[in-house]
Amino acid sequence: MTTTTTTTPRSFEADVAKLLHMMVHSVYSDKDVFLRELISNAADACEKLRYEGLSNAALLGDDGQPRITVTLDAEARRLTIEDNGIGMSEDELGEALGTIARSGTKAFMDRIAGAKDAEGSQLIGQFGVGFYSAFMVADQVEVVSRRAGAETAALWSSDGQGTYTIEPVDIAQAPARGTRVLLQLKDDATSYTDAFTIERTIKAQSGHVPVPIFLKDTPDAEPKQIADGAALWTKPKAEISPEDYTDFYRSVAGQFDAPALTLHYRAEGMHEYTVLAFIPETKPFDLFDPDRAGRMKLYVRRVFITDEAEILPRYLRFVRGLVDSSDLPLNVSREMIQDSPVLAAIQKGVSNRVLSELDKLAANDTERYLKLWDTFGAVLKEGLYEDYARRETLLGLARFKTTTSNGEWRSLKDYAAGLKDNQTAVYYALGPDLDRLASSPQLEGFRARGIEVLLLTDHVDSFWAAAGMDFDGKPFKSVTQGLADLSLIALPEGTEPTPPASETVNDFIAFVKTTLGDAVSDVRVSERLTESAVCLVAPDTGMDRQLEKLLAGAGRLETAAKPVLEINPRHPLIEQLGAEGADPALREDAAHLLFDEARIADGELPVDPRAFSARLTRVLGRGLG
Ligand SMILES: Nc1ncnc2c1ncn2[C@@H]1O[C@H](COP(=O)(O)OP(=O)(O)OP(=O)(O)O)[C@@H](O)[C@H]1O
Repeated sequence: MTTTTTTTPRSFEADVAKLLHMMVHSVYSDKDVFLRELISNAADACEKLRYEGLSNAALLGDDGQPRITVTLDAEARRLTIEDNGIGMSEDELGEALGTIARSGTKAFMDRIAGAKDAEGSQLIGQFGVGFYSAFMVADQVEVVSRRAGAETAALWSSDGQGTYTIEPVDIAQAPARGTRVLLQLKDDATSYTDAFTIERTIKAQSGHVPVPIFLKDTPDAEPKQIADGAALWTKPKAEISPEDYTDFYRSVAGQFDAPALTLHYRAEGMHEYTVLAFIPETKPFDLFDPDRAGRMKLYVRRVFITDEAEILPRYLRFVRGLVDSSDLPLNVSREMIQDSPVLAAIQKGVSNRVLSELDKLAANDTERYLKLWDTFGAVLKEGLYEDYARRETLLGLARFKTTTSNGEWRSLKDYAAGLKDNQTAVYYALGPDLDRLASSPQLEGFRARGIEVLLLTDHVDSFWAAAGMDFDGKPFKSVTQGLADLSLIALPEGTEPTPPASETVNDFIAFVKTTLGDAVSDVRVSERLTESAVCLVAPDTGMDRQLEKLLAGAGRLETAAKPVLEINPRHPLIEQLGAEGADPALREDAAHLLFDEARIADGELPVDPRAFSARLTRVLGRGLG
């Protein structure tokens, strides 16, 4: 160990300091994961070298065999993980270990800061804690690295308390190439110098990384190979156990759950490639991060090329795994790859296969499929407006809660089977949550006729539902948009049809329209209300009100369309207000109050809160007096 202390300490970036604090003080019990993280970094470094070595064989020198060596020193309470991968220069050390480059990390940290203890440790578990997890078990960490081809080496050192140092070291003290991470273990982490524990942990967590792993019981012991580095995806399926898949999934996805769906196949024909892909059981922490791209890795004949090839469309970004192509040239550059027709064929093939596997699961194991839909449905639905060509397939995969489903999921095929005579549209209601939606007045007329309405509560629903698509020739139509067209659909047998509005009520409606003036685009008799007195809907040509609110909230809409106020002419309150001799002053207050009531039912504020409370006070006063 080197012990120069003259170098000026540098401070960690604020977020690293926060992450470290969290790591050190976390109640996170599964500390073993640090080993997986460090081995995964070592394997990545070996894969990067393998790739750079393709165009610059000199980097490999006379040591072409990638390898990770874990050395135990119980006496000194030290654990060392060394690789002969790409290594880091002094500058790279500073950039990599002192900052956080990973996208979404900041959002993750905010979430974790607001989470309760138990929930927090679960989040850390999902996050994949990276290099800094070393500080869960070590009170001093040193990283000595020598970049492939370089004649210099550097040492990074920190106690994880807020600062670190970086200094040059004599190359004799560094690995000939690659990185050595040395952990001075904490008092309560000495079990990590126990050969049995380490071997078992590595086999369980990292047994399938594509680089062989060796273990040295003591610094002077002979290295013993404990993992062969054979790429799991190249083995025949019959030789792979579910545990092997789970272990591999965890190392490739950086998640701690189990895969909900595993896809392992070899495509043959025009293009040959192997796919090993997983759909996780739980949501990755950054699923909705706008920067989050897919993380499928691309290999060419077992050489890792890139994880930025965007093999799957964005709406399948939760799928983790890899594709290993036999056709792409090994010397293909990362920049060129995006334009390759072979990659285009792979993208198409793998995307179609993922969707067809989902379809199969939906048909054969509904329970598992619905769980998966519950977790990732909101992301899959992005495909409805992003991937026109696969829209039909995606509509087939989509599941919905509806007004008649009692909390169960329904497919559009189920919906179509329950269409009423003369029903010309697939009706939906958009809103922030199921409870609010289920009680919205706009649904009353649909309910009275037993017409099923899809209840859409995901952010993405506002966009695809308004994209003008149809299912089985029936357009999607919002229940808050335009006329409800309900009169052609029969009421259930035994229900008396409601008589048309009386003349006096029609007069009152005309009065409300004059009173409200420009605040609304129309006031009219409602077909959709059966219980409530009033509701607001969008004009016939207008945008759904929820979508409009969303866009206006995001500053993407200059002026919102004026709503239409619909009035239930059969409601006793309306009948009384319409009756001959009703107090004109009361009618005027009522016109405004009814409009405000409809706004409130939609989750909005009254037009003018002060005027609203003055009117309410007046009306209540009249009631008492
Ligand atoms: N053994 C190593 N050899 C070379 N570079 C390394 C090594 N270990 C870490 N690094 C560098 O440090 C960076 C930070 O590592 P860290 O584990 O914190 O995050 P990551 O590996 O980028 O992300 P993730 O944990 O999601 O894989 C890596 O991206 C890499 O550039």
